[in-house]
Amino acid sequence: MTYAVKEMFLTLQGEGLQAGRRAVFLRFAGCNLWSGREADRAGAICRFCDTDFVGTDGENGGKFATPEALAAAAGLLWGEEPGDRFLVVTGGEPMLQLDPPLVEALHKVGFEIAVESNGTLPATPGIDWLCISPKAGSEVVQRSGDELKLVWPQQGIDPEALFDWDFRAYLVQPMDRGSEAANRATHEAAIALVMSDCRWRLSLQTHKLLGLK
Ligand SMILES: C[S@@+](CC[C@H](N)C(=O)[O-])C[C@H]1O[C@@H](n2cnc3c(N)ncnc32)[C@H](O)[C@@H]1O
Ligand SMILES: Nc1nc2[nH]cc(C(=O)O)c2c(=O)[nH]1
Ligand code: SF4
Ligand SMILES: [Mg+2]
Repeated sequence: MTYAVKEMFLTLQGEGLQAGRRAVFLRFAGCNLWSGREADRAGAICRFCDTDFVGTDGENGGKFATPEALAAAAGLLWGEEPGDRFLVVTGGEPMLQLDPPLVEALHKVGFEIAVESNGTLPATPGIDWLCISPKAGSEVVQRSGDELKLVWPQQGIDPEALFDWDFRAYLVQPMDRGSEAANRATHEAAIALVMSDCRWRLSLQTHKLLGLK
């Protein structure tokens, strides 16, 4: 299989329980819940996406013909730092492309593999840290994992019902609406959810606060 990669870069994991860790990000091109074109956003299933995942033209992006070639490129980005290698696979929707041979190749070059997925496709076996972020109007088939990350508020999702699923941690992340004024309301909504039910904990997009990618 040829892998279509939008971009790859070294940064800190900004979100969720792994926030703050040095991480290589592998962002795959393409998503099954939005074309990525602004003209299609209003009619998409997922309408609040903060990410450009169209094409392969980003930093260190491109088409990779083999899992080994992609894993080697990710390994080069980690560099010589001697600690445990940590990779976040995202997109777009990574489960459209992350297949068992790529999981194997990434493990072979020493990466612990974290994945950010919308849960509409079953997770590939072998992932070390699975984050599922459900989207209203989609069918989530992957109902277990390490963390569930609810972007909030989202009409059409009942937060209480998500506790029927099997996650080790439940995080609520304020929806970024693109301006400080609009984000005040989403911050308040997320805080209100945590204060009303202590099974939730707050996830902030710390990379945005720090001006990181
Ligand atoms: C760009 S998505 C890619 C991975 C996958 N398609 C998904 O949706 O989980 C990465 C993470 O960013 C979250 N996200 C996307 N747009 C957001 C926004 N406007 N505000 C807060 N989080 C957002 C997603 O819910 C997901 O947890
Ligand atoms: N620094 C940083 N942390 C992240 N955590 C999840 C992200 C994503 O887009 O999936 C993301 C991202 O885009 N940048
Ligand atoms: S599912 Fe993820 S990548 Fe796809 S449009 Fe929504 S937030 Fe963006
Ligand atoms: Mg992001």
